[in-house]
Amino acid sequence: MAPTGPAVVIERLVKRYPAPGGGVTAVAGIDLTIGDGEIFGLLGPNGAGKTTTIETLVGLRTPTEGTVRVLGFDPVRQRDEIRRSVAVQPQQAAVFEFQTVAELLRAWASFYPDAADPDEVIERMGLTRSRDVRVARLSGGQRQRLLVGAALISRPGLLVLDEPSTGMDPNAREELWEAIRAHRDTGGTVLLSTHSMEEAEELCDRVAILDRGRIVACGAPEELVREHAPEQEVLFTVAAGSDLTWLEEHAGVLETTTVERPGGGVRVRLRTLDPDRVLVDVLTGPLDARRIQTGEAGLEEVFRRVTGRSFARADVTENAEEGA
Ligand SMILES: Nc1ncnc2c1ncn2[C@@H]1O[C@H](COP(=O)(O)OP(=O)(O)OP(=O)(O)O)[C@@H](O)[C@H]1O
Repeated sequence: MAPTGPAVVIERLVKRYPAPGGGVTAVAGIDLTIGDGEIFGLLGPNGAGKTTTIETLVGLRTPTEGTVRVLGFDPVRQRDEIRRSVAVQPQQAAVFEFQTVAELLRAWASFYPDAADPDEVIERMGLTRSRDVRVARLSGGQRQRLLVGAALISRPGLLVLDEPSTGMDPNAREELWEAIRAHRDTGGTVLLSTHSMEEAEELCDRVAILDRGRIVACGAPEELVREHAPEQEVLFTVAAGSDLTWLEEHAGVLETTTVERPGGGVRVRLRTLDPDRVLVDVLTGPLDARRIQTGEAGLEEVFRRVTGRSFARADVTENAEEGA
C-alpha cells in the first residue's frame, strides 16, 4: 500500500510502564518524522526505549501520551491496516525447514493478492545461488536474509527490523546490509533499531540517537559527526614514560588521552581541528611516535558529546529512574 505522506510521524510520544515504586518512563516525549524511501535507525544503548517505540509503532503498545501515525494509520485504532501494510521481520519459527528458498517464498506469496515476485525478492536478498537449497541447510546469514525477504513478499509500505544483525559475523552482516540497501533502492522504507554504532554509520540514511527515552540527536550520521564532533583524531604509540606535556600544551590539540598497552608503550589519542599541523609536529617533535593513524570521530563520540557518557556504559540501570 503506497503511503500518502511520511512513513512515520511521532508527536510528543510518552510511554510509561507500571512498576513497583511508581513506574518506568520508557519513552519520555519524542517527536520524529521518517520519510518515505529511507533506511532510518533508532540507535541507543540497552534500555533507551527503542523496542518500546517500535512496539508502539506496530500497535503492540498504546501510547501513554502523544500520537503516532504509520503510513497515515493510527496503530491502535487501525490495527488491520497496520498489519496489512507494515512488515515486521518474522521470527525463525515461522519458516518450514524442509522447503527450499524458492518454495517458501512462493508459498508465502500465495497468501497475498498483490504479492511481490518471489524471484525478484530472491535476487534482491542475494539468495539467487541458494534458491533451491532447503531452509534447514542455509547459513545463519542466509536464513536472516530469507526472513527479511519473506517480510517483503507482501510489498509492505514499511519494513521494521528489531536489531537485525545481532549475533551475525561481519560477512553475514555486510550481506544483510547489502540486501536492506537493495530494498531501499527500489523505493522501500526501513525502520530498524540497533545498538551497533557501525550498523548505524554504515547502513542508515538517518538515525535518531535515543538515550533514557529521549532523542538526543537526529540526522544523517555524517551530519551528526560534523555537527557534534568535527575534530579529527590522531593516534600513535610512544615509549612508556615519554613526556607528553608539550602535546597537552600544543595550540592545535584539543584533548589528549592515553592508554597503556599490554605489550609496553602508550597509545596516545589526540583530538584536533588541524590534523596536518599536529601530524607534522608529532613527526618532527621529541617523541619517537610509531603506528601513526588519523581518522574522523564517529557516532560513538557524538553520543559522548550529547550525553556526557560513553555509549558502552550507558545501560538500562541508569535509565530506570523516575516514577510514573
Ligand atoms: N513491559 C515492561 N514493563 C516494565 N518496564 C519495561 C517493559 N518493557 C520495557 N521496560 C523498561 O523500559 C525501558 C526501555 O526499554 P526498551 O526495551 O524499550 O529499551 P531498548 O532501547 O529497546 O533496550 P534493548 O536494546 O535492551 O532492547 C527500560 O528501562 C525497560 O526496563
